[in-house]
Amino acid sequence: MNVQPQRNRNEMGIYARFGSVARPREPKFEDNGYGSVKSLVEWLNNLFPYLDLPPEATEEELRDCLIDGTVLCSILNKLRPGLIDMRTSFRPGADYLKRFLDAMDEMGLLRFVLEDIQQGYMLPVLQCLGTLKEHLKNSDIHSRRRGDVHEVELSNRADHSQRGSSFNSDNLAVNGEDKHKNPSNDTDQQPSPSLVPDAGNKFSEVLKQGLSGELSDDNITKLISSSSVDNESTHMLFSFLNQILDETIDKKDGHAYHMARMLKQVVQIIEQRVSAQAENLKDHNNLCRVRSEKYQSRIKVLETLASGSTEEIEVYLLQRVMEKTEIEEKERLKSRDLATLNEEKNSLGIENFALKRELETLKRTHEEHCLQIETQAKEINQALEKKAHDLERYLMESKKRVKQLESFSESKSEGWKKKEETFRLFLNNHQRALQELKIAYASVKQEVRMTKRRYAEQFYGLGMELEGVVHAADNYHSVLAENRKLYNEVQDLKGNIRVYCRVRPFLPGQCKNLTTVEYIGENGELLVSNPTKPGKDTHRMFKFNKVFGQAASQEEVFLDTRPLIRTVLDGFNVCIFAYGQTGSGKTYTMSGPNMSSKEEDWGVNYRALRDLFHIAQSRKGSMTYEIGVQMVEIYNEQVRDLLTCHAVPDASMHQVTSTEDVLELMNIGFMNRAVGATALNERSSRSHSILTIHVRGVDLESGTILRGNLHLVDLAGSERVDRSEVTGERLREAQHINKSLSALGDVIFALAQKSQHVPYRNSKLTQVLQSSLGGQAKTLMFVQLNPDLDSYSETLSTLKFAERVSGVELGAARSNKEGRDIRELADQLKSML
Ligand SMILES: Nc1ncnc2c1ncn2[C@@H]1O[C@H](COP(=O)(O)OP(=O)(O)OP(=O)(O)O)[C@@H](O)[C@H]1O
Repeated sequence: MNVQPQRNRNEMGIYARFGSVARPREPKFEDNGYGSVKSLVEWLNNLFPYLDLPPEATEEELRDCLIDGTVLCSILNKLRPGLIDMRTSFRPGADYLKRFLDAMDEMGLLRFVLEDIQQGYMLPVLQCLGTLKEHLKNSDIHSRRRGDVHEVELSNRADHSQRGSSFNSDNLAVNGEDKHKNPSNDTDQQPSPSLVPDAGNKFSEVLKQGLSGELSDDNITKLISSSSVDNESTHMLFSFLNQILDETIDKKDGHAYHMARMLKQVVQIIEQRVSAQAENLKDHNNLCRVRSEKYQSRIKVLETLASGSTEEIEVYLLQRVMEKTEIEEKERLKSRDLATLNEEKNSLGIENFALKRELETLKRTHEEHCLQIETQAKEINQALEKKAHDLERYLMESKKRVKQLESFSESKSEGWKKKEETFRLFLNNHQRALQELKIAYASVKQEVRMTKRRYAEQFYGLGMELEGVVHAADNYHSVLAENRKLYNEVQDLKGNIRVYCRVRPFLPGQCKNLTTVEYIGENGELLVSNPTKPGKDTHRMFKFNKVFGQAASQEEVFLDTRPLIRTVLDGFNVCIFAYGQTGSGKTYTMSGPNMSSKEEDWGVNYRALRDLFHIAQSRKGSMTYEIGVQMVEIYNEQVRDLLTCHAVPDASMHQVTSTEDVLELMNIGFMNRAVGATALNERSSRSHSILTIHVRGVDLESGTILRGNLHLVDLAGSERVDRSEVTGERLREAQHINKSLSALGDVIFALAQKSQHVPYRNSKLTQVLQSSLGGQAKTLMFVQLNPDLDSYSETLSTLKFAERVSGVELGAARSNKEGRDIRELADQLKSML
């Protein structure tokens, strides 16, 4: 079955269709047989000899000749020269064919569609060729007629040659038919230039010229009547009409204008209706053509059958059967292919299913992924929004802060400005003040210089005066020393017991503010008072040979003792004892703070012995000395030899030759000394310790023997029993101590009163010291004081005792010298007895 390809509306064109149907004298391709093709081939060979088509050319060969469109376009150019520009870049083939078909539409001629020739459906092509053949034939007739008219015009119009020469002879268009119809007009009418153009443009030219007013109305009428309106396509005719109407409207010429507008509307409506009719006719035409093709093939078959013999019919039928068989075979193959295709389809279906599933899985995964991404995107978005929000807030806060800072800095800068102003004023004031000060300074400087000079003069005068005072002071001191020396000598001469008072410094932990010692004078005055009981009666002044204050060093104390000690080497007996309450510093003064004390802390006994050795050494040339040491302790009225650690009636004598010997012995002695604790002093000794140094000197020249001894006594504490708050053994100790001290006092006072009986035997102490108390001995007592307020009453009683002792005159001391004569006499007396 021949399927008519769907025709493109553009390819068809409405006027082409209208033209192909509406034209009553449309040449009809009546003969579709082989012979018709032959006539067309012949025509084409005549038209284009170079084609050289075989006279018996088939439709297929003809198709091959026409398929590139060149021949068809050339035919049209023959019909209307220059209609299709074949020099342009259109490619032969579909492009040329399309141009050809468009041109056919423009001309309103019957044509085929592109698919007809491309698919070998040649009937419409052959009909189209037939139409063209007819038109070209008519055109040739017109051309020949135009050629005649042209010759007449050339002979009649002198100026026509110029105009005519400007046109190609092919372009000359004179409607020969019209000329024949109106022969009278050819001679009496002025030939118009609008007659010159070819037939296709003539009518439009006539209209143009008519509208421009170049031609008279008669000429226009003539030309219109002679123009070939028949040859114009419907499209052209409508376009002419519209042009005329447009130009009439443009002129706006009263009645004509309105009429033209009305006509234009009418024309538009007619145009639309014609278009619609053309569409209907086209469909109808197609239908007719299909039917005609069908009938023609049937006719052909019937003709063949009618004209053929039985054999031919059989052949035909056989052919038909074969064709049918072939068709069936084809259908069988087709069904087999179909089965295969179905199988493939099934497998493809499975595959497709699998792919679909995969696709769905992928889709799901993709969707999940998308969802995840969306969720993430949302989260990120939220986070970003939050961040943006935070940032905005931060920005706002920052702005606020910046504003605050700005206002703060403004207020600050204002403050600074004010301060600057104040400071500037202050600076100015200061500068002024400075200036004034400078001036004042200069005057003060001057004054100071003068004052300085004045002072220098005064200083000089004062210096001079001071020199005199210093001199006087020196004199005073020397006078004072002299006085003391003299006083001591008087004391010596009188045989007075010397009393040195020493005030112990406050110990760590004692309150230094409350002291009982108020004043210490240079001449041995001592003022004591009770600060808790203010009043006249509480002050007591005492006077001794010397008072050492709290700051007095061991050296100072010894310096005043030294002359007395030296007399031992001259044969005098010397007794130095320390008296005072427990803890008042007796041992400190006599021995030092402890046994291993430094040399500067040494007490009187070490220093005395060192001094004796030095002097003995210095007198080596004239005197030889033997020094012996005894050390005893009297404890509970018992004498104990500290150097042998035995209780003996006579203490052992130890010869010493150097200070080191003495130190060694004394250390032994101290180690053996009984020391016990009491409430008042942990180191309180409850015994009297007596270090006795015996000196025997021989004058090398005279042979005189000197004997002297030095008693260094560290008495036990002098406090009252009840103060010691002790009982039992300790009480007995205290009682013995008190008794011995009382005995010492009794001896001293008996000596002072020059009594016949001196009670030496009342105590062991007085017995041991007998040789150094009274008679020819020199005695020194250190009265030790504790400045503490608590010890006020003890201090007072101690001082009272010391005062009484200091008033005791023992008489002038005498040296123990044994002359050689006396000794010889004594030796003789001994030998006589
Ligand atoms: N002049 C002084 N300088 C510094 N310390 C001192 C002085 N006199 C005494 N002391 C100190 O005071 C304390 C008591 O002194 P010390 O033992 O000599 O007293 P005391 O009278 O001998 O006592 P006791 O009767 O118990 O033997 C000691 O610690 C001693 O070192």
